Amino acid sequence: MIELLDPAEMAEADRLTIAAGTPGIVLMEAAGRAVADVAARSPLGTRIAIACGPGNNGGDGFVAGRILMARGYRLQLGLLGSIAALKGDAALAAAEWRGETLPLADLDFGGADLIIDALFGAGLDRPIEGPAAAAIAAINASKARVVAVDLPSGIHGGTGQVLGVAVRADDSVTFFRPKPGHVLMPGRAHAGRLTVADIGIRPQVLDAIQPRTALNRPELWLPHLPTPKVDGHKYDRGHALVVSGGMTQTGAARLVARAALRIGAGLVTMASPPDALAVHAAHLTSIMLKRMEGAAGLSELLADKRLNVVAIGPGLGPVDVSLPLVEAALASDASIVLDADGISAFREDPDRLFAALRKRSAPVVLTPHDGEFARLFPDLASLPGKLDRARQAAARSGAIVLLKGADTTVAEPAGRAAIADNAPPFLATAGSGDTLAGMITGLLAEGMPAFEAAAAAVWLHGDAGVVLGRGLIADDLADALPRVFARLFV
Ligand SMILES: NC(=O)C1=CN([C@@H]2O[C@H](COP(=O)(O)OP(=O)(O)OC[C@H]3O[C@@H](n4cnc5c(N)ncnc54)[C@H](OP(=O)(O)O)[C@@H]3O)[C@@H](O)[C@H]2O)[C@@H](O)CC1
Ligand SMILES: Nc1ncnc2c1ncn2[C@@H]1O[C@H](COP(=O)(O)OP(=O)(O)O)[C@@H](O)[C@H]1O
Ligand SMILES: [K+]
Repeated sequence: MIELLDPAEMAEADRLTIAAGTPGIVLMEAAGRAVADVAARSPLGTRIAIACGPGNNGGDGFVAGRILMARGYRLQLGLLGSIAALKGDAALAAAEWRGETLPLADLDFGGADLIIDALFGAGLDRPIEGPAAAAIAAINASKARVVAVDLPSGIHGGTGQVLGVAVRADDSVTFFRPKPGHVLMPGRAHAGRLTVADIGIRPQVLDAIQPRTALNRPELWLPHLPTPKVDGHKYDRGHALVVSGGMTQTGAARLVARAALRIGAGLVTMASPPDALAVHAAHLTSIMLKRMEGAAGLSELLADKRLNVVAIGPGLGPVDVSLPLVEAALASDASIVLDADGISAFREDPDRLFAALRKRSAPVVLTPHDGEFARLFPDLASLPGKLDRARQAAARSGAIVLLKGADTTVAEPAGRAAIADNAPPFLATAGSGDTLAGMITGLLAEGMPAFEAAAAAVWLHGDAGVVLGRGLIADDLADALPRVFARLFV
């Protein structure tokens, strides 16, 4: 598992390591050397400019400068503030620097081939202004390759937000573990290629820190991915019910159903309003079709306890149609994936949804995009950072909250969260979210725990996007799953 450490957690990793006997300057030496190694992928003769800030991020810059100078690079180093004002390890690192220290404003960014951005890292706590902002504008205007130390300066390590202005790096070299700010947008776009360097912090410090955020990678959920038993029966793999909207909007529900079946549900049944039965009958093959007369009809279907998960929301229709249907689903014992119109149905009264959620024991996965999220959690929508938004929404609602986008984040009420970085932008296409809802549904049907099911579906959906690449449409995504699984299990 790849844990993501926010600035407070990283500071604790640092503190525990120092307390266990490794001096801070030893960590800083290792950090600066790792930065120098990445910079030194550019050949000798490269003109390097190093911008150092007033804290330990700047200290790493001094170390990298010393090492690169010893390797024969031509370089200039500029400092924000004075050497005399440096403290602790940064002061020690600066004392070992034998070159000239220019005022930051005197650095010739335009004449550099490579810039090392050591202005601010984990200690950034307010918007950047004044000379540092001017330096960042000059870095971004230059044609040089930019290597950021820890984080691109201006990116908040915990949220990925830009505080004022931020460096656009080609490479970022971070230490011990990646930070949420490297994965969450826009931080990910600013960070470029990420190198995670071992600087001598022992993984055992994580036992004390207990990080709750991870990169969404298969190792997070693969141990929970259901595998059909040799002597298994289709009913062992669960039976999902997908609730369809009316005659003119049936496609979304079919995307959900197909994805649920492809990912592994043993059986999938489409619950269709009477007017849409003929449309579905003309399209469906391996998916079963049942007539559903309004909310009462849905409750009748759900009296069959073998239906262990309901997907409801995609193409469901306006609130007068959708709200009673969702309430009927919520009153059942089945697990629920609530998406799209099913979420928007509660825009006038989100507490009504939360009250219903509190009464349930089977899990609910909410899968909003930003717009739907703001309808349910208007006050949380403006929080900086998708991680906090998803986590607080999960805590409030008691549901697994999956907040979509390029950095889809899944959070559970108890606080665990996973951030994905594998989804290509080709996934931003009509119906793609419906397919994702179906993938979660299928994994829940198979009995996968809800947080892991949501995280797995996000990754598999993203990988289906990678497999298909440019030209993908949502109709293809479910059918790419066999190839996705083949890659996963090579
Ligand atoms: N943790 C570890 O294991 C290791 C960490 N290491 C390195 O340490 C880095 C963290 O160092 P850090 O804590 O000193 O913070 P850093 O990012 O240098 O910034 C703080 C300085 O910036 C200032 N400042 C802040 N915001 C500002 C603004 N908007 N505009 C202007 N000024 C602003 C702030 O000033 P003040 O708030 O005091 O006015 C303070 O002087 C980390 O990213 C990594 O590179 C490695 O050496 C190895 C091991
Ligand atoms: N820029 C992007 N990069 C990667 N994935 C994206 C991007 N934008 C959207 N997505 C993904 O595409 C899907 C879109 O879902 P949604 O907004 O519900 O669309 P729809 O309702 O058309 O299905 C989500 O899984 C989302 O995470
Ligand atoms: K930096």
